Amino acid sequence: MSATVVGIDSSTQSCKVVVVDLESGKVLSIATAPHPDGTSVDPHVWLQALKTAWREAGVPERGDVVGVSVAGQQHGMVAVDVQGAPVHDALLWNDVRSAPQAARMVSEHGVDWWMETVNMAPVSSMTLAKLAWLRENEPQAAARVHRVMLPHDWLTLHLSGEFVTDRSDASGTGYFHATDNQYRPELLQEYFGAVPELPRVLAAHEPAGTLMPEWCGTGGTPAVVGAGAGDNAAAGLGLNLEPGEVAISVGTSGTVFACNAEPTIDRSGVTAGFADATGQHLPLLCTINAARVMTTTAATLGADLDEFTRLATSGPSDAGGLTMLPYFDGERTPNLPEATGRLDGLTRASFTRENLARSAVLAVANSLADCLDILRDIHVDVERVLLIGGGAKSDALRSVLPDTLNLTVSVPRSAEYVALGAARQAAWAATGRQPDWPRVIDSELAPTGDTGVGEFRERYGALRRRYEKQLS
Ligand SMILES: Nc1ncnc2c1ncn2[C@@H]1O[C@H](COP(=O)(O)OP(=O)(O)O)[C@@H](O)[C@H]1O
Ligand SMILES: O=C(CO)[C@@H](O)[C@H](O)COP(=O)(O)O
Repeated sequence: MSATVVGIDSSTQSCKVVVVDLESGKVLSIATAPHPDGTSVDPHVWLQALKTAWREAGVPERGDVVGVSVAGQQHGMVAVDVQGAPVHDALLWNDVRSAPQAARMVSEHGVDWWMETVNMAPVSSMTLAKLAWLRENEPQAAARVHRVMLPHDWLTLHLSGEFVTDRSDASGTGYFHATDNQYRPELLQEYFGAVPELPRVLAAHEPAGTLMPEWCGTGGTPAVVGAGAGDNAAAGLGLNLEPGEVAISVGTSGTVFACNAEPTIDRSGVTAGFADATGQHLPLLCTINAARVMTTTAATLGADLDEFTRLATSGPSDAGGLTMLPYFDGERTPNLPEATGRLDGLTRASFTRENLARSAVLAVANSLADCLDILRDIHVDVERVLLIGGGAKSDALRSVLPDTLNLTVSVPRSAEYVALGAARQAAWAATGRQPDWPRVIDSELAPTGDTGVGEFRERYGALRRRYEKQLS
């Protein structure tokens, strides 16, 4: 008899549900439901989107689902009262209003102390900074907080009734250390003034419980619900990322990360020492501006994504002297929450649709290349890069990334790797062993020696340094 598992990716822009054949790893159905724009959201909206995608993927009609796991956008602050109702909209990872609180944390204790204590230096994304913001700005709501959890924990709770999390997502809160796998409640006491109830941290393959009746389909035993994971850790699991491999994900965020047995400590505090979804470690750099730099520029040009790609690949390869910094929504790497985008080198000759499109694509590629350089600087082994996420579909990005990184870029078969990682975890939780699903690489893109891309990289670095100096 067939058996299937369900993987869920509740990410910034949408909820994706995939139904996967347990034996072969083949995707049998997939559905997506959108999330609203904005950097704060009522968590019930994620639940509604999950219900829609769950239904559209045909899960309720199946009697063969043995496991379900949820992966979700990291860091989002879901703070609920004793009744389980959110006291405030969840502040998302890309909401920079908590930047002053994060900056204060760093100035009070210093980067070294934070790296020792939680292996990351606070930035506005971290849940701890968001809780500090809530305490200072919405004290009445803060006083009602009974439990704090992350987006994926909120959905796991509604699927299974269990208040649990996993190492990978806990490690992004700013009050958990992925080396001893312990919470640091004293940080909550110091910066939130109280220690709310926190979800129990499960091991990667440990079941949270079983699916509650309202989610079950017709017949069969209720599926096992896995611990879930942060979305980047789930993508690592979905890719079966190995040492020497670095994933670059181009979604709402741009992320650059590796999976290693030993934790990596970046004394500069720029790289976050997250946990992965297998019991190992996930050193990660994250930018706030990735795919949407390209889609926003396309919309400004009145171009659809095909036309945008044509524009970005038909002008001079260095974007004709135009240089863009992509900080449209503030930035996290580099840590410039107040930043805005920059466009430099405008002349009557350079200001063309082609150059504008190309400078946007090159800006995204360069911000990712800067992250990769930081990983290399802290001696993470970078032998191979795997490109994933919605923005990885961009032929324009694919065409400039190898020369920007000066490295061959492997493009895995187009798939929802976060949701697939969740499905892989669900299979692991349900059967006790990781499934043996194949990973298919569709193309290997080698650098071409394009000097224009190299020229843009130099101009980008100079412009970034000037702007960083201006803001400091
Ligand atoms: N061909 C493309 N070129 C550029 N961006 C793209 C392309 N296809 C999809 N995207 C963008 O990718 C993003 C979605 O990627 P995804 O990884 O699902 O994001 P998230 O996980 O943050 O919700 C959207 O902004 C979408 O417009
Ligand atoms: O904050 C981070 C990683 O630290 C982001 O990567 C979020 O986890 C959101 O991811 P996407 O929705 O862009 O995939």
